Amino acid sequence: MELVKVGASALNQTPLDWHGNKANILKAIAEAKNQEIQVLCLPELCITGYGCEDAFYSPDVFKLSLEILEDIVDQTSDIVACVGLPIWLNNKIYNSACVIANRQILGFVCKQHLPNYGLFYEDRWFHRWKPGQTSEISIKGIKYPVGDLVFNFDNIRIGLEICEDAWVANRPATRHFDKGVDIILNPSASPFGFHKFKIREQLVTDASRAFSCAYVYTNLLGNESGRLIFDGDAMVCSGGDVLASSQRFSYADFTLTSAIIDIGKNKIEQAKIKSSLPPDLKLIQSNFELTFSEIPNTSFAEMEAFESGGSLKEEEFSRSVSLALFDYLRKSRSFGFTISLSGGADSCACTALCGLMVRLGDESIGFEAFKDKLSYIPEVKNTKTIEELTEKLILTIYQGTENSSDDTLNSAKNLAESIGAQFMKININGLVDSYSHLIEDQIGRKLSWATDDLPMQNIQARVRAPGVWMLANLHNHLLLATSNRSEVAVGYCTMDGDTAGSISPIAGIDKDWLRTWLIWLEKTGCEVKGKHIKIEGLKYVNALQPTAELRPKDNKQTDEKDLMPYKVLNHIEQLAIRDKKSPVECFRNLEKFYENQYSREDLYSWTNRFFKLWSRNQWKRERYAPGFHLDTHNLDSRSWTRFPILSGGYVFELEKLKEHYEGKSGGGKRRIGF
Ligand SMILES: Nc1ncnc2c1ncn2[C@@H]1O[C@H](COP(=O)(O)OP(=O)(O)OC[C@H]2O[C@@H]([n+]3cccc(C(=O)O)c3)[C@H](O)[C@@H]2O)[C@@H](O)[C@H]1O
Ligand SMILES: Nc1ncnc2c1ncn2[C@@H]1O[C@H](COP(=O)(O)OP(=O)(O)OP(=O)(O)O)[C@@H](O)[C@H]1O
Ligand SMILES: NC(=O)CC[C@H](N)C(=O)O
Repeated sequence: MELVKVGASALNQTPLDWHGNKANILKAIAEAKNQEIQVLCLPELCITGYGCEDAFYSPDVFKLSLEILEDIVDQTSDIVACVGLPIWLNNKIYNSACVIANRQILGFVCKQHLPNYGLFYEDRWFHRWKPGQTSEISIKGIKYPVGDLVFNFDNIRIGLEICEDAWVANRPATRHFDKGVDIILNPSASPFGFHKFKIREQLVTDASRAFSCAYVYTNLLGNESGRLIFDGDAMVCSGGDVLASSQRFSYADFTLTSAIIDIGKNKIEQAKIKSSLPPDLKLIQSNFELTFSEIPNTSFAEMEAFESGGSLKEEEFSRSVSLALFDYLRKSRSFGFTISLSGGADSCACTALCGLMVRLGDESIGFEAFKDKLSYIPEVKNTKTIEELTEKLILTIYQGTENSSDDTLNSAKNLAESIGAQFMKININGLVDSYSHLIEDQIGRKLSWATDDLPMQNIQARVRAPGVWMLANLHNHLLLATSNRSEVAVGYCTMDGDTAGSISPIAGIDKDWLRTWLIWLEKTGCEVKGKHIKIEGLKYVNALQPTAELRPKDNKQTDEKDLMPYKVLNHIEQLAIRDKKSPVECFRNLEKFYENQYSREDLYSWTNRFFKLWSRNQWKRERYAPGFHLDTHNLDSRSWTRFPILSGGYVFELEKLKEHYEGKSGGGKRRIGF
């Protein structure tokens, strides 16, 4: 039996953090050797980091990568390791993975399929390697093979697919199969998206079954460069079975997942499937002998409890965003988070996510290790309980006006207390009045709600910004902006007011779902080791109706009255932005979907409103603080949905919608169609 122990290590890397990235790689290799792993797969571009952006063009980045590689090679005695880094060849840059065996570089495999959709821009920096081609790269006078390579270790063959390579129809694995490859390594940088781990598992198990091989897949871990979150998904599959899979969303620097694979068994399966060996079977030979294990693998991977407990999206949201916040905090060397806490759903959600960060971090790596990672923050070291630590890290402030209610104050205070965050309370009426009087003096008249509705709303939102920024500055905190995705879509926010902040943790999640999540977090909570982490202080916000509380109380302002029902808003956003439907197509779809629920008139006016607000507010989307990518489509203007800042504003399209609407409501035939 040819039993080989293989491993996949997920690493929490940071672009251009040479010391940190090298340290994590070396820790993973040392632990793999400690566990007698023979072949170790490390993530895509893990030496530089995946998100280096245009720094990939810097020749120095290439030089430093090779320096780090040299140090890594030194530490690979008795192991095969695959390490991702960019390489320059003939003034072209390739996204590559270096295969090292027992302190010898065997070659550099280059990525063949570059993702350039959604949030990916790899075509901007890298060249695609042509299937079947090989070349040479000279490093310090020594030539190494580079390109589409397969490595041979005494008749055990190892091939690679680099992330996207595995997601396309014409994947390298089909050619690896023809070359009798036994182990495919996949170094990935696959950003988190809700439920995406299931797709990855399918890709990997399918490949291991179809190509009768072992497949070792690994991903990055944590918030690498600001917007993208990596869940640390790593797995070992063989012959269609998942033998081992990682714990996702770990707060550790690295995780290591391993299993013993039966190469002999897979070879027999390969022999049963007829395929032709390519005539030019060039393999990169290594004289390193893999050590075989004695004991075969007997167990299979199971889903983690939080994955199978029936609340997958809620769990993934809680874990991904709280880990992203933690990494953002420590990687930006900030001392904590400040939140302007209104007691409404958005700011309560942001506060709750910070609270979860401490609790989930403690569960993941333990209280002392969690504090250790924040040891640069004064006073953190001396904290003894989760509550004491939370108090140091999270500062909230309620900033009431005459339009604020006791309900929201009560909600804010109770939530802060329930997680142990610091709570402050000020009244900003005086500030609003001062500004209003100064401007009234200049314009020579009184401001009134009848004539000056928007300016009077916005000044309240704006005067909240300087104070909360001041607190953030005083404490070296990050200020959280609380806008949610539904507001982002229609610009329902005051620029330089409630948009103030340095990260927008919930900008990727819609308001409707956010409210169900808040109820879930109050009543059910995250599953960890058989218990649930709930935040019961959310019960007050869960009893409230979302409102901006900017107009006088007797106006009974609600977001949905100002805009439209959040469910409908999300629906239109999906149709218009994700699916690129015209206003008429959107309206027709809504008519069918909400036939017995909303009037045609309402649906018409909401469709109109959405398109007008969407196009008018692109500039706002360009100015939001960075948010996290949570699903497979997103409104982020920089890394995802591009839209012109100045545009025709859908005037022509909305005229056609009007004709369509009027034609139908008049009982006549539909005049316009697409
Ligand atoms: N294409 C463009 N490029 C650059 N700037 C552009 C622009 N078009 C307009 N502008 C500028 O935008 C300004 C208007 O934007 P802005 O001042 O932000 O205000 P605006 O979008 O007019 O109003 C804010 C809206 O957000 C709502 N709100 C505010 C605060 C909190 C909440 C809540 O949910 O709690 C809701 C509020 O009820 C109101 O409907 C204009 O004065 C103009 O200068
Ligand atoms: N009274 C307040 N005290 C402190 N911050 C406030 C207050 N009112 C508004 N804000 C800030 O402005 C943001 C925008 O208000 P918005 O109403 O959109 O959010 P919310 O109040 O958190 O949630 P909801 O819309 O569900 O009521 C808040 O999230 C908060 O950061
Ligand atoms: N880095 C990559 O090639 C990632 C692309 C891949 N489709 C993913 O999302 O996982």
